[in-house]
Amino acid sequence: MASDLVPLEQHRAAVLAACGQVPRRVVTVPVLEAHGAVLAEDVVSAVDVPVCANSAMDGYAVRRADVLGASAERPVVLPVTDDVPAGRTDLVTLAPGTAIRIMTGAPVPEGADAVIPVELTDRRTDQVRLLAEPRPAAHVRPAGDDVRRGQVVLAAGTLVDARVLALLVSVGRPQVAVVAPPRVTVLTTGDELLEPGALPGHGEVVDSNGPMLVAALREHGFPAVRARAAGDDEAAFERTLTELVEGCDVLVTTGGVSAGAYDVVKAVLSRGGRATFRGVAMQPGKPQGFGTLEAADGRRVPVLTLPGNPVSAMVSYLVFVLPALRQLAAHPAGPDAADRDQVVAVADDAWRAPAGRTQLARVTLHRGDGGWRLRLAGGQGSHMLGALAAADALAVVPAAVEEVRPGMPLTCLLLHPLATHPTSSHPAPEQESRP
Ligand SMILES: Nc1nc2c(c(=O)[nH]1)N[C@H]1C(S)=C(S)[C@@H](COP(=O)(O)OP(=O)(O)OC[C@H]3O[C@@H](n4cnc5c(N)ncnc54)[C@H](O)[C@@H]3O)O[C@H]1N2
Ligand code: MOO
Repeated sequence: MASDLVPLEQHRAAVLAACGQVPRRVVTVPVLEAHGAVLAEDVVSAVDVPVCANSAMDGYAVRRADVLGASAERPVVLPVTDDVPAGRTDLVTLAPGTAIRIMTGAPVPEGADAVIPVELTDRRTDQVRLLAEPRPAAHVRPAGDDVRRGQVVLAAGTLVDARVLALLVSVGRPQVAVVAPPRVTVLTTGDELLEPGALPGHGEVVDSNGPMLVAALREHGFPAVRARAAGDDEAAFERTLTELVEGCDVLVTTGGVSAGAYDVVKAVLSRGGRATFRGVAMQPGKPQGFGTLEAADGRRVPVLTLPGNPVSAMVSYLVFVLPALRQLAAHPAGPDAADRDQVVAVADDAWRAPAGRTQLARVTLHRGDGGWRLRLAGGQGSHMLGALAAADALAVVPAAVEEVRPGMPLTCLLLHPLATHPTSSHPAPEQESRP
């Protein structure tokens, strides 16, 4: 290994240690805004859920004793005295020897102890023929069946995903305390960059890193915005930094960190030792930097400086930025990628890997007899977004491996959830143009 390069794991540990010194913030937010954040309190239910016994079926609420022995041959006929749709909130009582029509989710009337589904009746609303005897408590969901009042339904440290959000809302929580997810600003640099949507001319490049990283951050549940440096002028860049740290908790930059004459990020942040720049033994993603900036109120804002090559930027995001953010957000999976973010796959292809550097190779995945198999997704140049978009995962080739051979198992960091696996299985859509 080239001796001046720092191993990937060592750099990641240094980034995590630096970010670990920034205190986490706890904020109380309206419940819907908790999505994607980690709970900072145990949540105790103030109510039973369901709050009262309700029906699991559309049908008729009855006293079971009134319907004993009912069958298709010997139906029991009862007068229908009321109609209870879901959403009716007044107290309804069932008199002996009567039935009340009821809908799924509606409160079971006082005095009723079973519901007969509509399919086992003649569906009439004046008097109803009941064609079967219900089991005791048939189709009645008791109060507190799901959640009991006073029960801890969610523990501090739980990630609020779609299911957890549903539970929070169902127990009537208006707001909840969460670890504030770090707000990230993505700052792209380079005089050559055009705004997304522009057609590049000679010497021009469209800013794809900004949209890519903001989208990736949002996919991972972090609020993110994009910013563009005014140019490669150092004084202007310093002013941009001063402005941006006021509105974010983490700053991520791309570009301007290698050996060029105009590498403004490295030049400006090296001053006063605000950031450390080093070569990391990985491919792509060699030039890296990290440090801390201070906001006007004394807040410390971690800054992670990624290389400008688009694939290098994405790889660096996955192996350094995402773990750091998960740590700052107290993500229960911890800073390292959760198991669901990676699979082990066996190589179908052979290729040479760079000596002494961990390679993160763009690969496609498919199911083989023994589990996941992988193939190279295309050209592996750091500028080649085509192979990145075509890939399902980054296969991690350890620094000591110089040649990947068919049959070799490799850990693969997933680039999208396999459940939605879009790259290889979807047919091309019909052409459609929009104005
Ligand atoms: N003499 C050396 N040259 C380079 C070295 C080196 O060690 N010695 N390292 C190379 C490696 S590896 C990488 S990676 C790049 C990193 O360069 P920078 O981080 O300084 O990035 P830039 O020079 O600004 O840009 C590199 C490349 O990426 C394109 N780019 C930049 N920003 C964006 C963006 N927002 N969207 C799309 N594309 C972007 C830019 O146009 C360049 O093509 O340095 C190598 N050079
Ligand atoms: O290591 Mo630089 O990140 O591609 O090509």
